[in-house]
Amino acid sequence: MIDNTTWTQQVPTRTFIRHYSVSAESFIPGQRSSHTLLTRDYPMTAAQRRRLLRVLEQAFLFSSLDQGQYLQVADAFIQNVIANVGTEVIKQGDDGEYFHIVEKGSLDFYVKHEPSSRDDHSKGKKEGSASAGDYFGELALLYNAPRAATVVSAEPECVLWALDGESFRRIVAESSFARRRLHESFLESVPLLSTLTASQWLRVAEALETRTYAAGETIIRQGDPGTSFFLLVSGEAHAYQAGFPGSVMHHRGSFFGERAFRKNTPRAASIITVTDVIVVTLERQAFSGLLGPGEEIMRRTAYVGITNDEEEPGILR
Ligand SMILES: Nc1ncnc2c1ncn2[C@@H]1O[C@@H]2COP(=O)(O)O[C@H]2[C@H]1O
Repeated sequence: MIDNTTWTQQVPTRTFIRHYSVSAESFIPGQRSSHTLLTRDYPMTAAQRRRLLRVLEQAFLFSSLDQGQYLQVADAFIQNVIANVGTEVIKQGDDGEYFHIVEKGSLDFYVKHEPSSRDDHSKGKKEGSASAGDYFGELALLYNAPRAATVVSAEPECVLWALDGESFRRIVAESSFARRRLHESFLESVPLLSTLTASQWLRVAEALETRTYAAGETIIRQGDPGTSFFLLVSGEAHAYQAGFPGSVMHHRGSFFGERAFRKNTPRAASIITVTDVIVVTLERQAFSGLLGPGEEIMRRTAYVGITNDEEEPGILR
């Protein structure tokens, strides 16, 4: 059965907020903090708590926590059962309120790339899905950006655990481990970097910087000097090259800026955002200092997108 209501329509957010109280203890491993987690003043059965702890222990993001910290983090989560197929748990463009972990069932991600009118209710293109143990909803909370995708239940009786944005930010912002793990999980999905070793992952993840752009902004201008390389985390940007018709679309997981980054030449194309965009960037200095020459790493990769610039002038990726 298709149900077009949203999760927040079904369960008013305010109900949850009223049930939160502030916990007095720091939860960050090995660190005292003046910040505190919001804990739920909300009944959870022993069975629900056991299930949540099992999910948290498997969720890589929280894997540095000890048993006491798991219990504390668990108290901040709310269980949310999505009864029907087709329920919108997150809507693209909305503000971020909760981070979600899936205990059971599956949900699909839809992304609408072109800016649309108010009357356009389509969800866009399906770009992936989440099932037990996966998480979603981290981008808007981490980067204070609008929701980058619409997330819809694909099975009946999906069981989710939701953590309010403030508690999530406290866990992730204060834990370099959690932040690094988030970056790594994104990097693992990028074909360009698929040949890196585990220790190289870690070092790249630590060197990345995040930038956000509004729709219509220029990320790279053709002819400018450039020392940074970009990986697109969410949104869409188009590449244009003077003298060549058309444009090439960049979306989540694609990269650009590698030519000037590799060859120390001016930027060969302009990259302009179509929607709000989040990118992570790596500076040439950091990349070669970490991994040896960046050029070698990029050439070593059998990624189809790597073109030889000398052989194919004017080819945009
Ligand atoms: N292709 C995608 N682009 C953007 N977000 C995605 C994509 N696939 C999955 N997601 C997830 O969908 C979530 C929607 O809310 P957020 O933007 O907070 O965080 C997003 C990611 O966790």
